[in-house]
Amino acid sequence: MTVPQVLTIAGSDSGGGAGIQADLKTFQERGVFGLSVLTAVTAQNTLGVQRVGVVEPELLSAQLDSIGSDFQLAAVKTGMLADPFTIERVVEAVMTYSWPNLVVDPVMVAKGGHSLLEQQAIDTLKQLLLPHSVLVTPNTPEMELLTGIPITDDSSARRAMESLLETGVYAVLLKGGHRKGPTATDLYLDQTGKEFRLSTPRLDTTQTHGTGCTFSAAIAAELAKGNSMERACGTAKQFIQAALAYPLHIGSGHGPTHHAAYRLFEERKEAGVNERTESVFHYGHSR
Ligand SMILES: Nc1ncnc2c1ncn2[C@@H]1O[C@H](COP(=O)(O)OP(=O)(O)O)[C@@H](O)[C@H]1O
Ligand SMILES: Cc1ncc(COP(=O)(O)OP(=O)(O)O)c(N)n1
Repeated sequence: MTVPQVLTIAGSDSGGGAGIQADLKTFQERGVFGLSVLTAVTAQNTLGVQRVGVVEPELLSAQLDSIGSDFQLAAVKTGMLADPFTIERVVEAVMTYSWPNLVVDPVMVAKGGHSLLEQQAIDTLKQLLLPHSVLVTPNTPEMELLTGIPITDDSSARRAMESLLETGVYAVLLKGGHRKGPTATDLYLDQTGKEFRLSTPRLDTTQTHGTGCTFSAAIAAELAKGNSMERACGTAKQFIQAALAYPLHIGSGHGPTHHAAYRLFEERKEAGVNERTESVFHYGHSR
């Protein structure tokens, strides 16, 4: 039996809800074999980030080369990349090993406000890494930093997406978690002019730690299995909705999402329990 091998290049979250830990849990849930390259170690919990240590350059390079010299990757996702050197080394590895299906989650700031990417690394990310990606998945503040365009409504969101594509990015999925309104709507646009929107009811929850990591990891896993971009994003949207709708209430702050929730739903559905009629699952997908 062969299983798609998927690499996450990201930081460790000791709290287990974001970063490498969220990615590997998501990969396991979506039936792909997860590999990891650590860029940084964070001392972090549901209350915030207490400390960050970046992995030294030689050790970062050694991890990338260990993966590149042995595994046949079907997809790669990046999360916390910390600084310009880390980004440069990741780009070298992507080119040396011709890694396919690169999904870039341009992680910049944790929800509690702690910086996870040096300010001067934003240009390096744009110029060197994004052109190699099949998809970049910014949240609203990240999109504003990448483009300099304030996002206040759908038309400014559209302008920002077009502006990012003009820099050579192939496709962007602008996440709607930070916007207001009754739905959490994510907008997709690519160089071919293809566009779609993914929409679910906005859940009133504080248990949102690691949503972006989990979502982009699910997209990478679905691409690795050979699904189209549209289908991969659609499945990932339903995966994160389930993970948000049935939280575990771990820790005393912004708790992690529930990575097993989508699978547990599918299993209960197969057993004849039809909970997906619940309003939290009114998933909308339009073009
Ligand atoms: N309260 C919410 N209810 C439903 N979906 C949400 C909610 N918050 C975020 N999402 C969804 O989770 C995914 C991650 O988005 P977001 O939270 O914006 O990313 P990040 O963690 O990078 O800030 C997106 O699909 C977004 O629409
Ligand atoms: C190690 C690490 N990587 C990434 C993040 C940010 O994750 P995200 O999914 O954006 O979730 P929040 O931090 O916004 O809850 C992180 N916190 N730690």
